[in-house]
Amino acid sequence: MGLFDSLKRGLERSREAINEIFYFGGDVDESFWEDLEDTLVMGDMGADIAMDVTDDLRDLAARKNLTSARQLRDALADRLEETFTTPKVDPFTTTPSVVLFVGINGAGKTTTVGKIASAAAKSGIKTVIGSADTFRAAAIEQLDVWGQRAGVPVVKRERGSDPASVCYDVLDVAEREGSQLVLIDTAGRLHTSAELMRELAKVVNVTRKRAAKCAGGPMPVYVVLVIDAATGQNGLSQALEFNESLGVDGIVMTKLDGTAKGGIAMAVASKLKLPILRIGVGEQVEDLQPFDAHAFCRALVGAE
Ligand SMILES: Nc1nc2c(ncn2[C@@H]2O[C@H](COP(=O)(O)OP(=O)(O)OP(=O)(O)O)[C@@H](O)[C@H]2O)c(=O)[nH]1
Repeated sequence: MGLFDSLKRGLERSREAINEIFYFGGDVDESFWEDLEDTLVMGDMGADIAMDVTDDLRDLAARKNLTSARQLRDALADRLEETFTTPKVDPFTTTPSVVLFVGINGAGKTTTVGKIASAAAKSGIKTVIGSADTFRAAAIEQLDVWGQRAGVPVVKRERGSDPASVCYDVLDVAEREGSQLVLIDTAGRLHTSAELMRELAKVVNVTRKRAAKCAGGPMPVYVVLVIDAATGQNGLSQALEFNESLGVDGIVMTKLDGTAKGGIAMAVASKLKLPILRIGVGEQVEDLQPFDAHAFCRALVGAE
């Protein structure tokens, strides 16, 4: 299955409601525009973005006399595409690079680290994983499995250790082995817990200080927030809090396959002006895709 087909399959649930208005909505009249706005809100795009998008599309339809479902779908996809920010760098392929994965519990951080390590190793980037989730024993085991599968070393310490010390260790290994990509998994935490966010800020600071002193030259450090799309509008609160505490560089949006709330990607990208770097549309390695705003919006609204 091609990338676009698996993206379309992954966004099936988010697309269902949009399909309904285009297929069963009949004429493009006042109720069509109301249904469109409601559907966008229900898809967790956020009321203000849904309203802006609907108003812009309504103007465009009037100006250009767009009346067919096909024309309107294409125009909707184009308008949605405008909400996304293009990343300045892709920290997973532009090396050297140190990436810290942060997010709430169960967002998909460990799985994402594993999938990115596999892809990097496959494309010949010398990679090392740091397991700084010293809180959840299963996370260390999970990373070990991913590391073995990908042939990527995993640096870890026993459960309960200081996560910042793992970041130090993994950068020591990267320096010694000449690794170009360092992927660090951190423990899940609630964005509403000030204490846990402070602890994470310390981990990020320690990593930045150590990475600046790498013998082969400073390694840039990126903070990537992993958000489970199914959390809907709560994903926006997560992004705001993590960004305020740590300064987030980019987003990985997981589990888009299991939800009708695909619109959250737009809410986060547009409110925080943060780029989406990868999206998860399933549990397999190949289901973590590079984010392509054009393809995403077309798949989301069912345009060709
Ligand atoms: N369907 C689907 N499942 C996913 C995706 N990404 C991750 N998962 C699943 O989500 C579950 C949780 O993922 P983890 O990677 O363990 O989450 P985590 O953020 O590391 O969890 P904590 O360490 O507890 O914070 C696992 O069962 C993954 O297989 C995705 O894109 N689609």
